[in-house]
Amino acid sequence: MAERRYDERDVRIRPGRGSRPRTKQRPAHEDARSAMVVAVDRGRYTVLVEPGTPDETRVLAMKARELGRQRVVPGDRVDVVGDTSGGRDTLARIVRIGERRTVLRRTADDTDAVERVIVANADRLVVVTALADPEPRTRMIDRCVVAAYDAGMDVLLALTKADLAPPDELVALYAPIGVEVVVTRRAEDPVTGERTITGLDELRAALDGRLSVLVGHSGVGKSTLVNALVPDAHRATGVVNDVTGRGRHTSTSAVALELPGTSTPTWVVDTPGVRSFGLAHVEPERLVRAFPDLAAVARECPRGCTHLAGSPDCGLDDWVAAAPDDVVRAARAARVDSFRRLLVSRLGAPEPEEPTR
Ligand SMILES: Nc1nc2c(ncn2[C@@H]2O[C@H](COP(=O)(O)OP(=O)(O)OP(=O)(O)O)[C@@H](O)[C@H]2O)c(=O)[nH]1
Ligand SMILES: [Zn+2]
Repeated sequence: MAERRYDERDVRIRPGRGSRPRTKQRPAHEDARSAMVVAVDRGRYTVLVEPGTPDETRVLAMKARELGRQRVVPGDRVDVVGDTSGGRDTLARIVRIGERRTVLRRTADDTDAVERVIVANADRLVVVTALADPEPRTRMIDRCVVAAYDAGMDVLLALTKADLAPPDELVALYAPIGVEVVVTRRAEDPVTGERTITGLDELRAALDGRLSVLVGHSGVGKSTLVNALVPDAHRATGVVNDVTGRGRHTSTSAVALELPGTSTPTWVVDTPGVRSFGLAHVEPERLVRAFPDLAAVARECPRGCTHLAGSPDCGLDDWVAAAPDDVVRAARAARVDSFRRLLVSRLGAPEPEEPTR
């Protein structure tokens, strides 16, 4: 490690913990202000200083050298120093990254051999799926559920285009694993002919006070939802794209957008270009933790049990068989089947990326 010059700022006396001078690991930066990262673009970070307060300021920042190769992603809580006025041509410095509550990883792909964190501290993964045009793909939904549960997030299934097909089948498929569902549809005013999306209030309520990440395949209506929720979303993402010169369909950088008109700070992260998540690192034992009832049962399984259908003496089968009546048995069987479907989805290859338009 390179030798550093020692100065007074390196020593901090901690009251109440003895008077042993302590060489700190990180710079003190006592004047640092806390901020949330909302966008990342070629080494420039858009952060909101003191988010959700009257002093909230949008500031452009760079990463301080001492952070080295540590990545900073949207949703990260950071400390910034330097010029945090947010004025034109100012550049602040990110000096600390807060501990992350959750981390969502993008899958490794042709251009990048490693799974990278794309969003930090998100609470929910919102899987936007059209009920028709394009047809829903349950395998893709399953993989999203696995990624979210592994990341420590919960899942909201946003079913769009209910004016084209009914949601019942999908609702029934995901209810046993505790996935919340909202349904939206397009309606046309018979008098004015004006087209509106209904179900937005339910969606807003499901997002309220959270940081949510929206994913969905091209054409499912994700932009329609984002634009309805955040009317100036285009402008916000446009800023990023002016800088990169990259089109929205090829950009893979996630952008956090604040929902207007909510009582508690509410954020959605749009993930253009992100179609699948890294699951290679997901252990079955981590996934089962998202299902406390199954986790309790699986503890009795033989060592190394895969919990998949047909695995010898798997406790999940005994649990279904031991149900007190047919109704409970059916519910348990549905839950075990769903869990096993998720386990299997983790093993397969990700869905092929769609060609970018
Ligand atoms: N019938 C119907 N069509 C909808 C609905 N929501 C969106 N659409 C249409 O579906 C098409 C795709 O919507 P977008 O919002 O652009 O979809 P997207 O998921 O953002 O797709 P990309 O922009 O390609 O990433 C558009 O023609 C929309 O008008 C809906 O609820 N019902
Ligand atoms: Zn088992």
